[in-house]
Amino acid sequence: MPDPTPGITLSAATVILSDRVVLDSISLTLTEQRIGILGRNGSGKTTLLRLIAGLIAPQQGSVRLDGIDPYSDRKAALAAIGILFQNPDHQILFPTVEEELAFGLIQSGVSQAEALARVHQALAREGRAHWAKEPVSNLSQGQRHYLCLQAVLLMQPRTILLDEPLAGLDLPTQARLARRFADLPQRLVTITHDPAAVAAADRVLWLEGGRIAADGLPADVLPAFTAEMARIGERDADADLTR
Ligand SMILES: Nc1ncnc2c1ncn2[C@@H]1O[C@H](COP(=O)(O)OP(=O)(O)OP(=O)(O)O)[C@@H](O)[C@H]1O
Repeated sequence: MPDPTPGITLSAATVILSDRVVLDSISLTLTEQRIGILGRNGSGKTTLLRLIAGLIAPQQGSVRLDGIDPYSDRKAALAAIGILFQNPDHQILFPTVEEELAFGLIQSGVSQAEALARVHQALAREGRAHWAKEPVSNLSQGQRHYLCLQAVLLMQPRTILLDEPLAGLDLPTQARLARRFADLPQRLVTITHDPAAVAAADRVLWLEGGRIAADGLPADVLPAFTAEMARIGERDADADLTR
């Protein structure tokens, strides 16, 4: 029976990859609309995102997404959650824009004709009806990112996971996408190494070595994170000099 409380719950969730504890007994309840997961390279952010999305299962503990187990109940998980990966080329499967956008809908049981109709409506709403037959390979990186966002939105998930959503995009594209994200009614979970990307979040979790190092408002977590990253950077620089 699904838990009527919407949100993401991890109970002592541990992920071990190749004999290595990558996430160490994490317990969390996330109910805020804008959640940031912040950490440096290798801290476990992508693994946490994959765990929440049900792409991997914890070796110990449990994960619940709006009351369902996202790993074992894939159909419910696909309706509940969408992921925008950092690299759109890891997400795009089809040669044309309309095929790419229709795929998720068709997978979820919508007829091909209905899926294409919804795709064309969505493109028209975005002022991009002319994109329908366009080869995806003709789109820039920023446009492919935007295409992937449209593909996620067409599925109308309640939660969207964003993996470094603005990395590698030019400043106008970053500003446009940030505005789009801010306007979305969905719960957004953003993973990033960049404190600025989660400055407006309702809650920020700082992940370090597969554990939650801090959890709170951006005003409390971000200065501590930034200071610690500067301290680590200085230490590494000193180590280089003494080599
Ligand atoms: N399949 C795997 N087998 C073994 N170790 C892994 C595997 N996948 C990830 N790891 C390790 O788990 C740790 C966390 O990786 P993860 O990709 O979750 O970090 P991240 O915070 O997303 O890093 P980045 O910011 O660099 O993308 C890293 O030390 C990584 O080497």
